[in-house]
Amino acid sequence: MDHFLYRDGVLHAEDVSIPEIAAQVGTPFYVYSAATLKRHISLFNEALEWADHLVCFAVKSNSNLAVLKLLGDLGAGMDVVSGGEFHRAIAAGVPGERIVFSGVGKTKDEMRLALGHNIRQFNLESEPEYRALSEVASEMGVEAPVAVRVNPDVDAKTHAKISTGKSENKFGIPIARAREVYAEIAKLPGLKVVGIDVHIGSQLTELEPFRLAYQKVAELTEALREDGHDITRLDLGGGLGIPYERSNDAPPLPIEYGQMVRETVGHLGCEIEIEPGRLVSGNAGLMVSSVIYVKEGEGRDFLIVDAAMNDLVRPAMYEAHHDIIPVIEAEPGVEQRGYDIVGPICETGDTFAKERNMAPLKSDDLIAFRSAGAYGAVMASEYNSRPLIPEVLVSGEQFSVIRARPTYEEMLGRDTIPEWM
Ligand SMILES: Cc1ncc(COP(=O)(O)O)c(C=O)c1O
Ligand SMILES: N[C@@H](CCCC[NH3+])C(=O)O
Repeated sequence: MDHFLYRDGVLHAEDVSIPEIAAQVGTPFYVYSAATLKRHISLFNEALEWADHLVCFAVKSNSNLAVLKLLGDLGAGMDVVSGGEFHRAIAAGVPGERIVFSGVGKTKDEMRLALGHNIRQFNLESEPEYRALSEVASEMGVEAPVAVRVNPDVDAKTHAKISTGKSENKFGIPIARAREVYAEIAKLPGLKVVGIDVHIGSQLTELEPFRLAYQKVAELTEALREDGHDITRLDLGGGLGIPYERSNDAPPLPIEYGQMVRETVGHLGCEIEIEPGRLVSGNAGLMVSSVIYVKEGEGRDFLIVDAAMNDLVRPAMYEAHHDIIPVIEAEPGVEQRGYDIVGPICETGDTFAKERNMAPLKSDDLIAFRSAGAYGAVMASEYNSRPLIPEVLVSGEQFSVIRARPTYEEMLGRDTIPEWM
């Protein structure tokens, strides 16, 4: 459930009408609902109520400072994958003790940064990486809390570009080698084993792949404990999918996921960490755009809108579906037309949807892309020198711009023409 509903025929974000925001900030823009974000964090907290747990929001899905602060103030931890995300989590007021650092290529500078803030845990992904961390922590005279990300060789049954738990993927250490690796880590100075980490992919729409992976992690926990390691924490990653198409069957709910976690690893008495991104932020956001032109094509009409693939790249990159709805609700019974919905960028891939049925639209009409709160703004670029679009946060009747649209002067001001030219 989200908080974007029609009221008197006009789409609202909580109690604020979308046209009101559009009038103030101009289109296109992203808008997030504070109530939806809060609700999603509490769904996960309820699902894991039976365990000592920490929900670490995957900052990569939405890294706006105001969003991070809102979630951090609710007690959420953060899962970061770069120095930049780490700085954002700290700037949003989240203490290092609630931050986990994931990713296959952490640099020594990033390790120093995180160790300087008493990071909760590094999720390590390779031999050279844990040797580097051992060196950095020893130089700093501290102990780095670590988990090894194991690759369970499980098919997540999701899009190939976002599946991470098969042996051919670049992620983690093969689970069959984990005992050997933990034995080596235990001998290295500056590292303290706290747990095991696993993350098999994103936008999973079934529980079975998770179940298979977590069963393997449970077996490994017992084996590592026999080997004398103190495994007190399991980081089970993120990846639970969201219903991008309202008409399709919904993916499992957090409560069902929590029950499956209990069944697979509950008996081990470990603290449970999870790293959801999409399920927390995805349906908490819309991207709003206006129609520039309706162009009649051969056998189809094009809806040329002012948002483009640089603002929301998921359809171009993964053939992803986003529901697209009119901001002014269509009159009941009105005959729909099939539109190709495209942006102004000079690439055929700048297409959001093909033959999408909508009530007839005209220039200046507003449309909204649903499920755009995750992997939307964070993946945007300035391709075609288009300014990054603003982000707005709504809470009840209030709304604020939480990232402003840069002016053309600001964009130009970042480049330098050398004096010798
Ligand atoms: C290590 C890690 N944790 C968490 C996530 C968040 O995934 P999702 O947004 O699908 O919940 C990802 C992305 O797939 C990831 O790579
Ligand atoms: N960017 C991807 C998700 C990647 C998840 C990365 N861990 C998407 O939009 O679906």
